[in-house]
Amino acid sequence: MEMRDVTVVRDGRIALDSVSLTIERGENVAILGPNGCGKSTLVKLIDRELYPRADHGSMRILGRQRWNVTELRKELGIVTNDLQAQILPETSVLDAVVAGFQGKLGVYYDEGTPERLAAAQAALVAAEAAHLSDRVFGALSSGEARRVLIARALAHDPGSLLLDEPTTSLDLVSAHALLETLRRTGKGLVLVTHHLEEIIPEIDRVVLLKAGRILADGPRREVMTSQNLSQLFCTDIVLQGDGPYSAQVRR
Ligand SMILES: Nc1ncnc2c1ncn2[C@@H]1O[C@H](COP(=O)(O)OP(=O)(O)OP(=O)(O)O)[C@@H](O)[C@H]1O
Repeated sequence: MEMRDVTVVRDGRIALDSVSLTIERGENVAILGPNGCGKSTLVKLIDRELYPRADHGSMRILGRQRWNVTELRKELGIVTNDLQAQILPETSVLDAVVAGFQGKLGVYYDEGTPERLAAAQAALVAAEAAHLSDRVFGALSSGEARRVLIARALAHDPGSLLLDEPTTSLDLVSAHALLETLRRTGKGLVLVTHHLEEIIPEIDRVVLLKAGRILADGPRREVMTSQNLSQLFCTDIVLQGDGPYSAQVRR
């Protein structure tokens, strides 16, 4: 993914401001920033729910300026809160995972081939959600639903996973278990988050996003400093750990 000077305007306000960012296939990178800094806007841009301003800058994904979301989803497994909300509650878990092969939500027609059903079952095992395969999606807890979405993202064996705040609404133990699952997938991880504890040691590179602009971009250990985090969150922050991280806010 290559963005050069990309600007996105939402409702008359600049949500991403001349952002230049290149992410290579298979790279493990976290995009970290406070509420409202433009993280979800970036995910929606990649997923073609939003478009950049056409009058300047350029964006290429999979080597192309115009990409097809279905093709993109073959390369990239996407997990977002929006996706979780879009799956119809009465959809069976297995259907929700199989539907991921075509980037569809909940309803599948001829794509439930034996191969795809087997791949969906294997992905449910990898995401530690095999026991949920007979349930309906709307009856799952947040943690269970998140695991099913990870299975959905893994089923078609993409090169990388794009995850928007994957542990949101999960309790401490479920969040930890989910991050362990992600570590084991061996996929490239593009993690978009404001949770420091989601920045696991596998993440090699961190991009700090502040008010729609890139504040810092580089190797995790160089970027994840108390000084940078204090600047990012406009508060005196003492960073602890070496991935995953925690932080103390000094008052
Ligand atoms: N539907 C919308 N219409 C107009 N502006 C929006 C919309 N959604 C977000 N914005 C604005 O775009 C900017 C970036 O928002 P975005 O949702 O990308 O931030 P974020 O970093 O994902 O925040 P959070 O961590 O709170 O999810 C913010 O100024 C926000 O108010």
